[in-house]
Amino acid sequence: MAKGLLIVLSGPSGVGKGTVCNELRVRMPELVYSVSATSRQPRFGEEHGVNYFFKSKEQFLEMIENDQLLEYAEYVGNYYGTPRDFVEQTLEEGKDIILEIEVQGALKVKEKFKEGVFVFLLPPSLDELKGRIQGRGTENQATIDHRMSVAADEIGLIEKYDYAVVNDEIDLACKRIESIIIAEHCKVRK
Ligand SMILES: Nc1ncnc2c1ncn2[C@@H]1O[C@H](COP(=O)(O)OP(=O)(O)OP(=O)(O)O)[C@@H](O)[C@H]1O
Ligand SMILES: Nc1nc2c(ncn2[C@@H]2O[C@H](COP(=O)(O)O)[C@@H](O)[C@H]2O)c(=O)[nH]1
Repeated sequence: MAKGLLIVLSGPSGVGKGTVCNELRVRMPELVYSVSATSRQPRFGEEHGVNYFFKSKEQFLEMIENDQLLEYAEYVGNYYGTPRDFVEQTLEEGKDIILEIEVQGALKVKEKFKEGVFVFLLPPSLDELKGRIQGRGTENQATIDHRMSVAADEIGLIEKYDYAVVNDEIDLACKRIESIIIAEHCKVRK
């Protein structure tokens, strides 16, 4: 059986990765979503095992030690990582899986999965990006400033990706990503 596609959706904080993924869940119910582990505190309404596997810093370091993560990164003061077994098992079953992760982690995945599909989600502008993080109302000003301070460097790494999708409008951004996935399935693999 052919393996599934590994799709990595990445981009700066607040660009709309989570929003786009939630919409893709509705449009592409066959697509599997990887749930990450993190050492950050849950936000109001977030559930363990649904949004993230919430871990203490010690538990996270243990996962690294035990080689349970496909990739991990320290981002703005917290650890984030992708549980390895779930991704590998899903691909073996011939199902497509999407990872919603930041840039350092995405580049680590690229080293291991050259055949992966790497999509960078762009904001229409940096002002709009800041407005979106602020509008979400989940971060304090210091964290927003920190996240914005790394955003320009993250965008600077766009050339390492296969596709750039502007999230100007959710419906359009989702259509672009759906089209990429369909096209990747039609690709002649050498
Ligand atoms: N196309 C869009 N137009 C306007 N607002 C948007 C759009 N996409 C997302 N948003 C809004 O921007 C905010 C940030 O979106 P979201 O949480 O999905 O970003 P994210 O990239 O997943 O962020 P993080 O990396 O911090 O988890 C949310 O309030 C969301 O409703
Ligand atoms: N390298 C990884 N980055 C991840 C993972 N899961 C999420 N993320 C990214 O972290 C930032 C911050 O997320 P937030 O939920 O605190 O706003 C964001 O860019 C996520 O996409 C992961 O497993 N590995």
